[in-house]
Amino acid sequence: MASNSASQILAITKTAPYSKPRASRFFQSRKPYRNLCCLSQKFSNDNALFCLPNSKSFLPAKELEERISDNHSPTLREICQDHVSGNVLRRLEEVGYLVPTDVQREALPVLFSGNDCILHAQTGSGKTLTYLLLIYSQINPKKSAVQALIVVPTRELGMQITKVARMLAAARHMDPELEQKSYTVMALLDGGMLRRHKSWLKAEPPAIVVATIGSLSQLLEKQIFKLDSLRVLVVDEVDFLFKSSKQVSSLRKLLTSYSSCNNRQTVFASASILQHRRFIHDCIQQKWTKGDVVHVHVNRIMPMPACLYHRFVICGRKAKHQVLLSLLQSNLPESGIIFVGEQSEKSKKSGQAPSTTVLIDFLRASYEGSLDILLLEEDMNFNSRAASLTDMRKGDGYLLVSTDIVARGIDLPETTHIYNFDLPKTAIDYLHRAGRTGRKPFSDKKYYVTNIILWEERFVLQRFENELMFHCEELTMETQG
Ligand SMILES: Nc1ncnc2c1ncn2[C@@H]1O[C@H](COP(=O)(O)OP(=O)(O)OP(=O)(O)O)[C@@H](O)[C@H]1O
Repeated sequence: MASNSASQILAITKTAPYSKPRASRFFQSRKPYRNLCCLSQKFSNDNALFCLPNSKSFLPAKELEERISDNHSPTLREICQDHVSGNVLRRLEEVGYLVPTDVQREALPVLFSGNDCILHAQTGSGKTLTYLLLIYSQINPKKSAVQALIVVPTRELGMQITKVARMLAAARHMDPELEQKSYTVMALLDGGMLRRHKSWLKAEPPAIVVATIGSLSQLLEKQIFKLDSLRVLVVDEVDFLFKSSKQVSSLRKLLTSYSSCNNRQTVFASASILQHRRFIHDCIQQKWTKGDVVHVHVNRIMPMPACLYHRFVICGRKAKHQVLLSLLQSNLPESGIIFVGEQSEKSKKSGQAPSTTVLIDFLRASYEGSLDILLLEEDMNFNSRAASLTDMRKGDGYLLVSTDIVARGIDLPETTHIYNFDLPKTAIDYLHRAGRTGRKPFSDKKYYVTNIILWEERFVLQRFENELMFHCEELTMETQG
């Protein structure tokens, strides 16, 4: 069996079948099945049941073995072929998307059957492609109207999603009639030129719009942008947008006043949906989605990717810069992101330099490695922010110093190391920062998240470990590696 399909096999034991040694032999002998996992530690009684993904039936181990050897995990083409045009499928394959990730395999059939959906899966698991494939299954390139809208929290994430959507839209058509009419994708993002967007929307509305809520609301209020033909509405990083006091009221209006859940398919995506039962209840009650919305929750027992290794170093406040430098020298990241806390209002008022600036100056003076040192933070203008991201995507290797502005959704697959120079405020923020690495779905590589903490912050990190169910190993300066 191909290793790709093997890696997606999941086994769940409710209670275990064998004696403990026999059970561990069973798992060990199936090392190639990387995701074969056991949810029970009680290997002493005789009731083990296993199941394969997308299967509701639990099987005894022996039968599972037979099914494993017969199991053929469908390719992306097989999942999509009755729904997505051949041109888009060819484009998918050209760029190397052949095997579906877990969330794609589980969610696409649900989405193609017309259900509203909450996509709840780990960072880096391929949620973007999942909802884009739904969009490409629904829109008609011959129709001149906005048919799909993707709402995002930041300009940077919007630019990234626009690029992936355009990459799929660049499919060469076999049908000469359609060759003339390609899918058009508009980025309607904060900091963009709204006047130009207005003319574009009037002259020839694009099929897909990727928007931040601020810019979108301005055009909706002026009735320049109408959602009469909307078929798919996606809200990415939905928990973040609902939590943002600046954006939540516009989001609610979009979901219920400017369009109705009965006339569109609604998809909410995030790696973190706290109290998801409550959220689903609200979705239905508030009519953000239809009543039969499906919660596709992948890897529910493991909120963060298994390829991430978490570590911490305890040091004094004044030693943090030096500790970071020696970590960089010994870890030799291919590329890394260093997260720094946002500057407080008090520190701004007292005229202190932001921690990001202090750290950048320190690294530029002291770091002797080959990586480019870059900065990305809220206070920079949009052009400089875009330039930093472009520099990172050049592929030369970077050390990015940033605040949480890049913590959500940004996909920089070359990042091998994350450093929390300052701890994030919440476990959810930790999950998203950590998730900026480990973004190659079928890679066997290890990725590292290292926290540089003060002694008194150890209990905060411990709380994150408990909430997110991971283990953080202590590094002493001698054991760094
Ligand atoms: N089927 C696939 N095969 C190979 N690579 C894939 C596949 N699907 C997605 N990817 C790659 O996986 C990476 C992560 O995908 P994506 O950005 O959609 O993650 P995400 O689930 O939205 O993560 P986050 O929650 O952090 O936003 C991207 O680099 C993407 O190109």
